Amino acid sequence: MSHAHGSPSPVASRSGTPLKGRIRVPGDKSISHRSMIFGLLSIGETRVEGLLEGDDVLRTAEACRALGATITREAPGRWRIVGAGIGGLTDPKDVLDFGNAGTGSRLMMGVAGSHPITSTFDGDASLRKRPMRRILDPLTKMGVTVVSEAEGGRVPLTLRGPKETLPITYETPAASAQIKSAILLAGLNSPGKTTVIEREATRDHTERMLRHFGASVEVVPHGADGRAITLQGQPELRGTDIVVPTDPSSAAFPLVAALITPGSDVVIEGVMMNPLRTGLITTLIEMGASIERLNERDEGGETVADLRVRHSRLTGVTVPHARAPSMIDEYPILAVAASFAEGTTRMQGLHELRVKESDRLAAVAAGLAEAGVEHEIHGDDLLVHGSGGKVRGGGNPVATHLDHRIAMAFLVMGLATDQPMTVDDGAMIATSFPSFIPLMRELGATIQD
Ligand SMILES: O=C(O)C1=C[C@@H](OP(=O)(O)O)[C@@H](O)[C@H](O)C1
Ligand SMILES: C=C(OP(=O)(O)O)C(=O)O
Repeated sequence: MSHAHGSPSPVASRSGTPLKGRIRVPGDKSISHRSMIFGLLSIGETRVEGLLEGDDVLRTAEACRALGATITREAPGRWRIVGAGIGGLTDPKDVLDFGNAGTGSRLMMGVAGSHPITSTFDGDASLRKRPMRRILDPLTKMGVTVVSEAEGGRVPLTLRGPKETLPITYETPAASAQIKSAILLAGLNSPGKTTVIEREATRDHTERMLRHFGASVEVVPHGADGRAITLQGQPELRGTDIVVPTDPSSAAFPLVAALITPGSDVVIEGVMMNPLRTGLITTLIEMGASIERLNERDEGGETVADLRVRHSRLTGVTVPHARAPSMIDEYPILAVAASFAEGTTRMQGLHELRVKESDRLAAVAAGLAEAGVEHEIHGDDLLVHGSGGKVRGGGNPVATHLDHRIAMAFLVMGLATDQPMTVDDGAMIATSFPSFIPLMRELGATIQD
């Protein structure tokens, strides 16, 4: 099992000088995982620039190697993948260990499960708690055999792919890009058309990259907020070049840090502005945040912008459930911003937060309690009663439950609280944002590990 890291490594942050300067956060995690996967499924060479070299993505790279890709790191962020091609995957010799990564494991279940090979998936204590039924159900309909699984449809689990994978039409039971992507990736090795219907549109990186690699994908609106995505199976994907734009979910941390730390003025360069990822920015602007989108341009097929962020007086707002897919990973850091706002921020319909790396609703509430922030959980809603700028902080170390976003969110909080904040373990930050601490220090933050 991965991440059997010996003793936890606590990290602390405290308030100090205003945050100033320009930084660029690493490449997007979703696109980095998919770069490896599409590289594996292509014929020929794929060259990636700006890959996120976080632990989650490196695990996906290892899995792609085990299934037949040749992968080399040529320079920091620059990787070369020679694919095995759709239909060309080989039996992995060992267990595929995805560490902490929901995305890597679930997408690769679609990839490996749709091939006539046997593959075993495992991960760390966090991944072992996360629901995989949502992937196994549609894959079973496509003819995949679940040879074994841990209780409740969890990893470790073993899949055996059919001789011929069946195309299906499937409506996802939750707004989840991981479910959508697993089915579409399985549909690549299936004759005919695979259709995924989602009632609420989720991040569309898989659809965009399918097209970029030469597949034929049709996307039509479905209902008020949804989409139906149809993929023509068994295309020949051709290796190509990818420039990975920077990750808005990582940018969220320095962004909120600048908003809550008095006197701050920061530029975060080249942040991906895909509208299915910018719900946090929409929300913060509604709250009164000073966020300027400068120098908008295209990078790697996505619109990116430099974000100039200044310390702001924030006001509580209601965040509708419909916005959740476009900011699903940003609720922990939004709760931190809301703690410093004037009045109540109500975040509606957060049930999916309960099945992330940790139960993020519970973990956020526990962290807020340590910091002395008034809050309530009503059903699936989180209410944060902001103090209008002053937050006590202190308390016991926040329990991170192997969750990188809980760790980073409460370290950001500590940059503006009266008393320092400590998180019980910073190790998981390396899964998505390995340079978090040095980049925050570059802006002037006091973070001690
Ligand atoms: O497809 C992806 O790359 C992701 C989808 C989201 O998960 P769900 O599909 O479970 O909502 C998100 O939380 C995760 O960080 C990345
Ligand atoms: C939910 C996340 O990732 P994953 O599902 O890939 O573990 C995340 O990065 O916040």
